[in-house]
Amino acid sequence: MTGFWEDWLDRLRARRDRLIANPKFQRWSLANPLTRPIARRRARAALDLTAGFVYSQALFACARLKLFDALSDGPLTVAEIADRLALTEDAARRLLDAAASLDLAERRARGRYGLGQIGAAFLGNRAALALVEHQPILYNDLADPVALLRGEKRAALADYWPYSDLEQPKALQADQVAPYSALMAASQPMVAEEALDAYDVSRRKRLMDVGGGEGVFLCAAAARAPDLQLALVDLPAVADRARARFDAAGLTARAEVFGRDFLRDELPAGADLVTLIRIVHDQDDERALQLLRNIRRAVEKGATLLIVEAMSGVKGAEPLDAYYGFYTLAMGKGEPRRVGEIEALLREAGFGEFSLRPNALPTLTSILAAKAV
Ligand SMILES: CC(C)=CCC/C(C)=C/CC/C(C)=C/C=C/C(C)=C/C=C/C=C(C)/C=C/C=C(C)/C=C/C=C(C)/C=C/CC(C)(C)O
Ligand SMILES: C[S@@+](CC[C@H](N)C(=O)[O-])C[C@H]1O[C@@H](n2cnc3c(N)ncnc32)[C@H](O)[C@@H]1O
Repeated sequence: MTGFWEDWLDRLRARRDRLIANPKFQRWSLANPLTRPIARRRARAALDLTAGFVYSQALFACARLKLFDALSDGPLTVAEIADRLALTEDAARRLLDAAASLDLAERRARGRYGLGQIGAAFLGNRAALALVEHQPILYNDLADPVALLRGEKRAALADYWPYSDLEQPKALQADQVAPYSALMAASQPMVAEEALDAYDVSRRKRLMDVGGGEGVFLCAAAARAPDLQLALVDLPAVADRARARFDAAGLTARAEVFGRDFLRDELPAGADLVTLIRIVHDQDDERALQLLRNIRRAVEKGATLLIVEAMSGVKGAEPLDAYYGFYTLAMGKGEPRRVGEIEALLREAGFGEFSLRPNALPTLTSILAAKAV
């Protein structure tokens, strides 16, 4: 678009903004039957933004008190729910009314409460519930978002993800990697299904998952591709957890595990498919490039690299910059990136022929395939 049209559009938007900011226009648009539906939607969006933290805490209370499990066999009375959740009846009713207003629970006949549609979705999604349960660390840090933005406060989330600012991450001990590794393992199945539905791994010989955590993704890939050889790279203390999982899954013979620093150590050769799942957005550009170049050195021309993580600007994933932007700010490293920004890093590292694979839930993850060129 030319500068003239951009300036013209900016002037038009400035008039629109002045109009929307005008309290008289706000009242008028709510009173007018033609504009009322739009005005109500925008007012509702403003309320949701204002109350969002409270909604999240109500959801957290439901998850922590296992409300969805309690309602899984059918509706119960307030007294029954209060008894199961170890709450007074007044407190249980307050929680249930909040949950009902958010579609997490539903009022039923004879004063009982059952699951709401979103509550039912959570009941069937342990991965999402695990993420909900770890949110308090983030929300404590976000109590003063301005201090975080100004760099005046070190967030506790940085200690939860201790690899993010270490020069020697291989020194991390079992107890330091356990909480984040368990969370990633619990939340991985959702992401794995999206990635494996979008990309057929069974056409490949050897899949290397770099920063593969406890190996949940590789276990899911193995189930879809019985002949696929598996390799996992992660820090030594995490690699130990992956070995234990592969042993328990009967995959010891198919899966090689490497306790390495993916930024500073040489990566194992031989993979024709490499995955980076929820990895690149943990790193600043310099380290992301270091990692991608390291992978490029380890693979032959023509090998495929899949970047699997939430990406900004993808249709359907609009609020992502808010969640991952502040999440990675509190972590102390990394940022959500647009597809084009990831492609630019990939190109610099020796990859090309990009294709963004369509997937069902871009709010959760996108899948970008690239070829070593
Ligand atoms: C007839 C039909 C079709 C429907 C009628 C009834 C109906 C509405 C049914 C719905 C059924 C349905 C399809 C339900 C699906 C529910 C799903 C898929 C729910 C998914 C929820 C996912 C959530 C809440 C995900 C949350 C993810 C979060 C918070 C991610 C956090 C990620 C973090 C912290 C990552 C950290 C990694 C790091 C460190 C940044 O690298
Ligand atoms: C956000 S987690 C993602 C784990 C897994 N891919 C998933 O999606 O569940 C990031 C992973 O990268 C690993 N990691 C971080 N820095 C690393 C490094 N320098 N070398 C090897 N692994 C590293 C962490 O131990 C962790 O398992």
